[in-house]
Amino acid sequence: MTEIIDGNAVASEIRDDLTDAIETLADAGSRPGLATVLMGDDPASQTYVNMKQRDCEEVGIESHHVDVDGDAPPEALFDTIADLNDDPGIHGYIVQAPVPDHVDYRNVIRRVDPSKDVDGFHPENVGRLVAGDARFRPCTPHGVQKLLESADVDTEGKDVTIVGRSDIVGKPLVNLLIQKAEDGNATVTVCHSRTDDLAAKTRSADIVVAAVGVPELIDGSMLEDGTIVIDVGVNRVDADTEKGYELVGDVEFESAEEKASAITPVPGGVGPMTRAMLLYNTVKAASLQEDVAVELP
Ligand SMILES: Nc1nc(=O)c2c([nH]1)NC[C@@H]1CN(c3ccc(C(=O)N[C@@H](CCC(=O)O)C(=O)O)cc3)C=[N+]21
Repeated sequence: MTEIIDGNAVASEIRDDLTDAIETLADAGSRPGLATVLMGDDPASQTYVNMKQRDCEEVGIESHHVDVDGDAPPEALFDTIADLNDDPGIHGYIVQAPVPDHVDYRNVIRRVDPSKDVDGFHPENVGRLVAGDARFRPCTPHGVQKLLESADVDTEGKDVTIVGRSDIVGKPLVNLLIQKAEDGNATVTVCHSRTDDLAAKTRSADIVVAAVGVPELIDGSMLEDGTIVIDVGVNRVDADTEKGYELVGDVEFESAEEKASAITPVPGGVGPMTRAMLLYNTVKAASLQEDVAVELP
């Protein structure tokens, strides 16, 4: 039987555990604060921002949101960032990607105070992660690690094929999985759009992580029996539904499920974990800034 890894359930457990840490902070007189910043009106981003606000309410994190006009000059966003850096009630914040074309996202990330960078995207935090001294693990890769742990998958000595080399998923996940650590010690192959014979790489893997943003790129014919499949893709594709779209992963679920020993669904797999690990980083940021020790899940 193929195990369907329930990201909603694992994320809910993590939120429960975080509630205890948040109580510890409250006893010491502080409440973690998270802000989201959205420049423009990307509809998917608006959905995520709303979900993040609901998550914060559930666990007792104070949530703030700042909208920046999509046509404003980059400086409008930089000013918002400077304000958030200066605000002691904001322990962490994220600038939702993508930003409009006239704004360089790298230039945005560099301005975020690294101690409030709960996405883990600032060059200082990227460097620390690569050096094996992470402050904030990027939320999606950290969520993938927690999902593997929840399914009792030991990564030590395993062959992992990651499909996708993005700065927010593929690259940090390689670095986490190759580390000398209980949730690392894997042998990792990274594939991308120029990879020759992708199917050979996915077939030789014990664990496949699909994070390319191409709907249903990976199908069952590309997998050996018993593979563990983690689908990071959350692609909106046009469909005859109430919303006019449906969410589809980077994996063709039906055919992959026949081969996999365990697989994450979309929705309800990695997505909720990304949000749970954002709360985790926010609690960690508050704990560091307020100098209050907490136990993290
Ligand atoms: N600075 C920044 N940080 C991010 O972490 C970031 C970002 N920008 N830009 C966009 C991507 C994407 N992302 C998702 C988060 C939650 C779900 C999620 O909760 N998905 C639900 C369903 C969502 C729905 O119903 O639309 C699920 O898969 O079950 C998906 C995708 C965070 N991202």
